[in-house]
Amino acid sequence: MKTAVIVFPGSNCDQDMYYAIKDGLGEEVDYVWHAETSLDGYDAIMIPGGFSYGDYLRSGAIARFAGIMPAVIKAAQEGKPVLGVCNGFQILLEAGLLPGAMLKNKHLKFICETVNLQVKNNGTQFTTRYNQNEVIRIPIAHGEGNYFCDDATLKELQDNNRIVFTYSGENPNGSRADIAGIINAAGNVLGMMPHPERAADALLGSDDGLRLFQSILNHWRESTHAAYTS
Ligand SMILES: NC(=O)CC[C@H](N)C(=O)O
Repeated sequence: MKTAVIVFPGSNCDQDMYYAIKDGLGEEVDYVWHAETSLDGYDAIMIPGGFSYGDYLRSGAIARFAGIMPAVIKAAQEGKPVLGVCNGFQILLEAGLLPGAMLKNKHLKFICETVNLQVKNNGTQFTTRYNQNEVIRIPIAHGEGNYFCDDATLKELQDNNRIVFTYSGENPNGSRADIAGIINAAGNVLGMMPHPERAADALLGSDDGLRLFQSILNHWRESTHAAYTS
């Protein structure tokens, strides 16, 4: 599986993401600069956390106009896995690949801590290595993680099992329905505020995040194997 990690001016979790794939999975991975225009040849696209363009206007609001974004949208439409973590999730929202918007955290403070997350849907290609309703430990680090959507969108997310992760116990940022991560209707674009790449090795305090990357790889192997044998 060949993965692209998109790098914007201000990204700061790109190296963590790169090493989760390179060392955690042992798979091929490249950094792709935001000014590039093609993602041909990549099997998976990851948009890492950080402060793209300094979070000016709103987090992700400028990044969504970057040269690489039409290629990200094309990859999503082609059904490739697209993962947006933290600022990556914010960019996916601004780009319209996922519904809703981010507000400032309820206490208006940047929060950096490890939280309990509940896996609400282990049937996605990103979560098969988890048990349904399993509680995992993953770090968060954000100022704008208070996910908001209108009632109709929330119902649509709930009715179609598109809420993949929720905060378990205390909700740190005030997000609607405790949402920490959602997936698109097609099931190949996941946005999440917590950082699985920062929990990809037990030495970091938790390796609960590694199983997310393993799930993606597993799904890719199964789908490419199916393509060879059909
Ligand atoms: N770690 C990150 O990706 C930071 C996210 C974002 N820019 C915020 O503070 O809300």
